[in-house]
Amino acid sequence: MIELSHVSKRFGDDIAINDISLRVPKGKFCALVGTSGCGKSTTLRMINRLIEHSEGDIILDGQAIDAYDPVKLRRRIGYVIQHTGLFPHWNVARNIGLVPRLLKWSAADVQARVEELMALLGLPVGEFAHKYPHQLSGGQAQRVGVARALAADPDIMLMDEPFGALDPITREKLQDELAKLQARLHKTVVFVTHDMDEALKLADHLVVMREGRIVQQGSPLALLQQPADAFVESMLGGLERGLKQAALTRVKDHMTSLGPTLPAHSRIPAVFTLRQALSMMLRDHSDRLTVVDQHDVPIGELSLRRLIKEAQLDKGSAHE
Ligand SMILES: Nc1ncnc2c1ncn2[C@@H]1O[C@H](COP(=O)(O)OP(=O)(O)OP(=O)(O)O)[C@@H](O)[C@H]1O
Repeated sequence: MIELSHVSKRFGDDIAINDISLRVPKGKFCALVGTSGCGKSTTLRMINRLIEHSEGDIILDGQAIDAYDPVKLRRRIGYVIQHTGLFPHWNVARNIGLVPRLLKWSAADVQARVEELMALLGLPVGEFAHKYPHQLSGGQAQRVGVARALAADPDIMLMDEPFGALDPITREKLQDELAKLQARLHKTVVFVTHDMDEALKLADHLVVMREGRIVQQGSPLALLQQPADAFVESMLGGLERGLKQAALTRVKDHMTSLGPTLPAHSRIPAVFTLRQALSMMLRDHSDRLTVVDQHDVPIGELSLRRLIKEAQLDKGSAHE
């Protein structure tokens, strides 16, 4: 668990972080979002002591970070940055094995771990182990960066705009892969991004920052349902907020029981989202869908009217 309690950071007379408090339970994914210069990266770097905080407490697994040796602390925390930070004159395998080697693992253990991680990140050993960073695409290099951060199996991962420099398609693919990886590995993650859609897709806990302060934090759905002010609402996409909310809400949570009328022609699995339901209704020109379970057996229905109400698509934006 990571806990920040009334933390501030001053650079000379300037206050970059102003009294923030934040808790990331073990195994949860926290995204920090906000406009440029609001203090996201500083917050991240205070957690691994690349930057020392000025006031307040930062606690990792019950112990204040000041009590840890900074070098040892950084070795137990994975850190991924936008431009990978790979050593250009080291090949992929050597880059990934960096921290285990620093921790004095045996050569055989390092090699086994490197191969395991390359498989996990979709980098075939035969093809990539001996390549150098300049021979990789942006997406491949970023995968190597993630593999390197995971190498010593840290509980905590800090990720600073890891996909910021990638094209939209590669970026989406890596987001999906990260979501799958997280579902398997359950790391405690703090993830910095400019991209609200990326944050909504990945985070359990969303933190919106502005000028060194936290303006609002909570689950993505809670923020979409009730943004604290016009700034948070504009960060969440204003008029598109309803659609984003629909993308986080499952059909099964809003279907009604099967009515006496004949089931609707179009069927949707209960685990699909309300946004997918809306797309299906538009595609099929229908205002009603039959909801089916994993065996394609009808278990309920969803009407357009209900979908609009549940996703609050009828509310528009209070601040626009
Ligand atoms: N080493 C430093 N010395 C002085 N000021 C700094 C230093 N590092 C950051 N700052 C200032 O602290 C504030 C927060 O910067 P930070 O990099 O944390 O913002 P950010 O939200 O990550 O921005 P971006 O999204 O543009 O990367 C900025 O005003 C920045 O100029």
